[in-house]
Amino acid sequence: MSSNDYDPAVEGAETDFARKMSYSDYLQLDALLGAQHPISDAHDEMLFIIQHQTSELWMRLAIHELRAARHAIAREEVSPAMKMLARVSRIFEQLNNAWDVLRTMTPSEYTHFRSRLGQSSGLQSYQYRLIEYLLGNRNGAMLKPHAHDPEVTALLKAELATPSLYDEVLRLADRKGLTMPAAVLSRDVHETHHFDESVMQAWRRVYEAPEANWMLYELAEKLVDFEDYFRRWRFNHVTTVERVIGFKRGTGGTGGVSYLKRMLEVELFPELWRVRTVL
Ligand code: HEM
Ligand SMILES: N[C@@H](CC(=O)c1ccccc1NC=O)C(=O)O
Repeated sequence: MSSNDYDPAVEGAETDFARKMSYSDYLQLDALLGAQHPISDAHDEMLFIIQHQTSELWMRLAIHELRAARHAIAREEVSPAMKMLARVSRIFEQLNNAWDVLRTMTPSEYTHFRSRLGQSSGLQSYQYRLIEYLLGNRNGAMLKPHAHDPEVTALLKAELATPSLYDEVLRLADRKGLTMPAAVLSRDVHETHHFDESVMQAWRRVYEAPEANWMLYELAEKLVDFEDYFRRWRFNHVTTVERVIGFKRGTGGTGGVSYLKRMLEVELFPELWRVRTVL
């Protein structure tokens, strides 16, 4: 240390953490930073691992927020729910920007370690599947890759048995006088909800006169805002995949780009998009 170097200890910064909780202790950095183990000697594998691990961390927070938002909506605590949904949109914006880092990996760099990935694939991300299920995109076939893991299977099955975020929004809207169709309110929540004309007509009343129902209008727009970011995530994914592996089959066994393009057609909140056409 040169004599000009400033020492924060002079103004009282603590330096002895032998018996006190430190930054690393609190954040469990030993576990976090001890979890990057490339299985090839390719330079870019570290980028690939960290990109996925950070995505999983952000997904963890998104799940925390989406569950709390759903709970709040069921309890008619709409303002805190909107704050949480706004945060989930920001999380997805963050995930969208992260593709720019991964895109610096060239196809030849990826080929150096792709074969080492075996049949592992994002298709098996249980947190991603949980987010899709929470939002209402409920394909029971996606449980299959988790059959070997009873805990994850139970987690995903429990989610399939719970009304989705959109189900709770429709129930709230009905209680607030929008009159949603009974068949939709009592639907089998294990399935995906598809476009329903009466639901759209109910939303139409809100969208034609937002000032008469700001609360529902703002809540609906928070959902649209979020789905907008989610669509961009799907689009960035498929574009990055095409850029890196072209039209090769995925390690998970799907057609690759063809499968991911199909997923671009998913509509989480169909009536909130279609209502625009009738305004
Ligand atoms: C070079 C980078 C990447 C490539 C080449 C790639 C490729 C693919 C392919 C081909 C699939 C289709 C399933 C299969 O057959 O394997 C897929 C699915 C998936 N990937 Fe990636 N991926 C990349 C990066 C990422 C990243 C950074 C994430 C973030 C967590 C991610 C998450 C997912 C998820 C969640 C799915 C399932 C999507 C769904 O079922 O709708 N991928 N990926
Ligand atoms: N499905 C990718 C492999 C892949 O991307 C991947 C493999 C292991 C862990 C995470 C992955 N990321 C997203 O699918 C491929 O076909 O190259």
